[in-house]
Amino acid sequence: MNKENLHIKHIFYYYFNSGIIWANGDSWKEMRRFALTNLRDFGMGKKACENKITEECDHLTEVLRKCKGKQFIISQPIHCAVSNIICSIVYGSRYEYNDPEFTSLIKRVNRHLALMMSPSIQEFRNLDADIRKHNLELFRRLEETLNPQMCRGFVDAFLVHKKNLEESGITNSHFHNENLLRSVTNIFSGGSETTVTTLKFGLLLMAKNPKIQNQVQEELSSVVGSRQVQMEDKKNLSFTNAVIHEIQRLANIAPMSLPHKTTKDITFQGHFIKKGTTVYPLMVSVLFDESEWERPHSFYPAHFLDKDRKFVKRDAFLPFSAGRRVCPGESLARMELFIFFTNLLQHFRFSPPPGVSEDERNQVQLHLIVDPLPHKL
Ligand code: HEM
Repeated sequence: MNKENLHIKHIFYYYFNSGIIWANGDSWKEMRRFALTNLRDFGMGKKACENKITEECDHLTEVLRKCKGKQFIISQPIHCAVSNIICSIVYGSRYEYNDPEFTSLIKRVNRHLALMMSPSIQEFRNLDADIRKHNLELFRRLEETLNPQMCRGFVDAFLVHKKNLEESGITNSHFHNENLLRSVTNIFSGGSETTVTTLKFGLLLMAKNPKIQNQVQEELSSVVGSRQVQMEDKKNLSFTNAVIHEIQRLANIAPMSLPHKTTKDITFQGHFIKKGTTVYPLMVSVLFDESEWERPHSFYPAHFLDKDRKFVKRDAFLPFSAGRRVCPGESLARMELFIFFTNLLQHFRFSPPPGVSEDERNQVQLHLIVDPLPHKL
């Protein structure tokens, strides 16, 4: 191993073994179970959540309308819209897009994720401390007005559960402030940047493929007309649904998923892997598999259409991973992608600004996820 590889190995070791990012074992199991149940209770994947997303779409289209067709960087308003969905579910309320508390929260979460896997460990630690301080302040405010009969969001539900356990004399449970902090941070970073990045890729792909953009807009106009798109419409929007799936496939935003660790010695496809080895699943092995996809490296929505142009599910479509650690936010992410994407395409046409070369538009940065570099549309 050369010096540079050794350095990278130390960085990986720091982020994934310091406990800063993901938990494992019993603590992880209990936190994941609690998060899944409660995120569902706060509307994840349900009609109540759809209404929140639709409401957020109105705010987002309002901001874009104010640009009056001039070129601009779309990431900031998309970040606000998507982060507000997470804020509603986690803290129980949304923010105005120009609220300084909200804009600095978004900035910190972005930077936190961008620094993951980078050598700037000190900056990452400082940022982690800032996020912790801000969240503790938010938890304090929520605790002051806590009503166990009416939980506003995930944090309330956690605090009530913790209180109930303490009152019944259980003091050594996994429901402590540190796990609340980690759960909230993970839901935030897992649930905002991923969806934002997929939407950014989606609009970029629409700008680069105007014919496909036309087809989406024609389908939306003939099936839905000018009323607001709803999840119910999805089954009648085969082409649009195929386009959204193809955006996710090609964007491959989490190319190394998340690291896992083997819990016992195992032989996989003839390779011996020792217990305790960190394993990174490479998503290209399914999302770009040449034996599964007709044109793995192209934007080709027909991958998800049958001969009658009806939407078809594909087994190799696994952007949310699979198995026991599958992304717990999958249903929320699918809903957000569908509602935000269709609403934006219903109201606006996206095109690259004049003079921007294909190469400039194709540039991406890689940290834990692959993100297009800031670009104007
Ligand atoms: C397009 C959007 C999204 C994509 C592509 C995505 C993808 C993934 C992937 C590949 C993993 C790793 C799974 C594994 O370890 O095998 C993951 C984990 C995770 N995701 Fe998502 N995700 C998305 C949206 C969301 C949303 C909206 C939330 C929040 C509700 C979320 C929360 C999480 C959390 C907390 C984990 C860690 C789970 C654990 O370790 O048990 N994700 N996601």
